[in-house]
Amino acid sequence: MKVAVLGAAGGIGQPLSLLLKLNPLVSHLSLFDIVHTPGVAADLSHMCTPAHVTGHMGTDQLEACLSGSNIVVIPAGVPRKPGMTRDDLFNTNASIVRDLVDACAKFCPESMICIISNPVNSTVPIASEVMKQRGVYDHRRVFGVTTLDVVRANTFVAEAKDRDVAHVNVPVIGGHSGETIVPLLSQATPRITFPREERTKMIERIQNAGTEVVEAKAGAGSATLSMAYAGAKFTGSLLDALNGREDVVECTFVQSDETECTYFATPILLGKRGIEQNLGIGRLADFEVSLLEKAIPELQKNITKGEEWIKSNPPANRMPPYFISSIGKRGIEQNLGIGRLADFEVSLLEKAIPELQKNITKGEEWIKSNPAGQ
Ligand SMILES: NC(=O)C1=CN([C@@H]2O[C@H](COP(=O)(O)OP(=O)(O)OC[C@H]3O[C@@H](n4cnc5c(N)ncnc54)[C@H](O)[C@@H]3O)[C@@H](O)[C@H]2O)C=CC1
Ligand SMILES: O=C([O-])CC(=O)C(=O)O
Repeated sequence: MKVAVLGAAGGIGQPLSLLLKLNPLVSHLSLFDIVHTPGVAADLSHMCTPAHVTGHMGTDQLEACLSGSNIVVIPAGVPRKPGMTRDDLFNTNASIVRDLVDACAKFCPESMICIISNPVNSTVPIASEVMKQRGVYDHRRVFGVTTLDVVRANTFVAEAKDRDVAHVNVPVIGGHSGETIVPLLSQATPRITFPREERTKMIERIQNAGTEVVEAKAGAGSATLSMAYAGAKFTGSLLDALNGREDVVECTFVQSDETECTYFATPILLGKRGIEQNLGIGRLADFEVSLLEKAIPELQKNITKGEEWIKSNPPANRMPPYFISSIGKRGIEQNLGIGRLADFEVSLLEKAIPELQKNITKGEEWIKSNPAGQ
């Protein structure tokens, strides 16, 4: 399978690409960034694992990077510095995600799209809206990667209870920032209980773990290595599911009907078409109901922010149909052209043109032999 990484030369992109190069299900690892990709690709290509590696740099190489991709993973964009929230990244990362997903809509509209770029609570709705605007949206194929929250919850709980982390699983639902991250300790397997105060501390640590890393890195970025691990874990699960495994479950932030929030992370059964089944929230303990009540309004605010932004900032060259020509005092002021078309729109156009020209010619021929005033 072909896996593309967009933002492949970055702090997450490089170790993520390294881990994907180790996955035997990857036959082609296609790396894109606006800088340094040829070097990263040359370096990784010397590893004696099956994946063929190609490097692509600059937007004119997006087509080569993306065409035929089964999965696209997007860790492109700026990371936090101490004192920033994930939402502070919105202004820079929203347009990066919009443009990269727009390229996916054009060059690999059927691929699975996995968004790592923050703020995930807003960038995932932006990705979906771009796919909708291009007419190629399928909610089963757009994922926000929240695996790191589960990875952290498993690690912290296993450490606290002296368990083998390989056998600990803590679902984490909701979104991916602060209080929108809702760890479900009551659903941990094996069953684990905490005294109330310890439980509160554990939940807060999981919710603030990203900030813990941002502060420890003291200005040099946010989690990259653990995120690469989490990103490779999620992509690996998706690869397994695409390859026919029928028992693959990951918590991931997707379009959802589980709560009032239009996107929400829950355990998802993955399959050949992407989301096979949303396994839902399950039974919550009372303290988790309160966490959820706090999470929902903030999460929906983040989602709506992304959806509103993309309405007024659509991908380049997309004119709403009523702008096909701008009408000025002299009538047509300027023909604004067709703009960039999705592949299915090119086919529509190919069908339309001969029929339309036939109708035009019919009028022109008729008036030649039936001129006015005779
Ligand atoms: N979902 C999650 O759990 C996590 C998300 N993140 C987010 O991942 C993103 C990336 O983080 P890092 O890798 O640490 O940042 P970084 O700055 O080290 O790397 C980002 C890469 O994106 C590239 N890039 C920028 N604009 C691009 C474009 N238009 N097309 C392609 N590539 C482009 C840059 O050249 C750079 O190589 C950040 O937004 C960060 O907040 C980070 C950790 C966890
Ligand atoms: O905290 C950040 O900015 C990066 C991130 O999403 C995480 O580590 O969970």
